[in-house]
Amino acid sequence: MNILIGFVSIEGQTRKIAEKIAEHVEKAGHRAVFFNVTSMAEYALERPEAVILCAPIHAGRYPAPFVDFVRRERDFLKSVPSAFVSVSLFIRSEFEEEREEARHFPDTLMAETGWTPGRVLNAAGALRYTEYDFFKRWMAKRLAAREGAPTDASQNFEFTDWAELERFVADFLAGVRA
Ligand SMILES: Cc1cc2nc3c(=O)[nH]c(=O)nc-3n(C[C@H](O)[C@H](O)[C@H](O)COP(=O)(O)O)c2cc1C
Repeated sequence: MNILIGFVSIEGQTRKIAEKIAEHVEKAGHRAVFFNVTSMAEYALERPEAVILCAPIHAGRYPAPFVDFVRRERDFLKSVPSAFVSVSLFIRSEFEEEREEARHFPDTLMAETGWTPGRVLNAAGALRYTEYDFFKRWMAKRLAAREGAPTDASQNFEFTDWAELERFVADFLAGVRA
């Protein structure tokens, strides 16, 4: 089966997540069509039979080119089994109301685009302090302090649960085959 793995990534963690998904998809014997939705290229020569999209939350929203892509491709996305991985920091917050907010980020995307993925995973992203410029580092530290994440900007921190991601992909593939 051809499976489209579409992603957008500002700082690289969602790309890493999409790459892992592609690895799992290929290991399960399918063909992963890896696609950065901001590349403006056509995403496949052959029509994908299932789709997994991944996008990060930055300043409370998904990147605009990703939302535009989903809106533009809505009819196709509705026509195949689909899954969505929402990447954020709030989902690993110490505070329940922030985790709850993160669980609702995908609802906003669905309301804005009309696409309802068959499965949704809310995955924790990363803080790559050493790669940010001054302003981003300042924003990220504020965000981290607010939700109990580490604020030592001399290091990077990865919160993604790779085992959970692998299970999510396996469940999705099992559902597609069923
Ligand atoms: C400038 C900045 C703003 C962010 N804003 C939010 C936010 O509003 N809510 C949230 O849950 N995570 C927020 N994050 C955390 C990102 O979702 C997390 O770092 C994720 O791994 C980024 O994915 P990417 O590396 O693919 O861009 C922010 C991160 C940065 C650097």
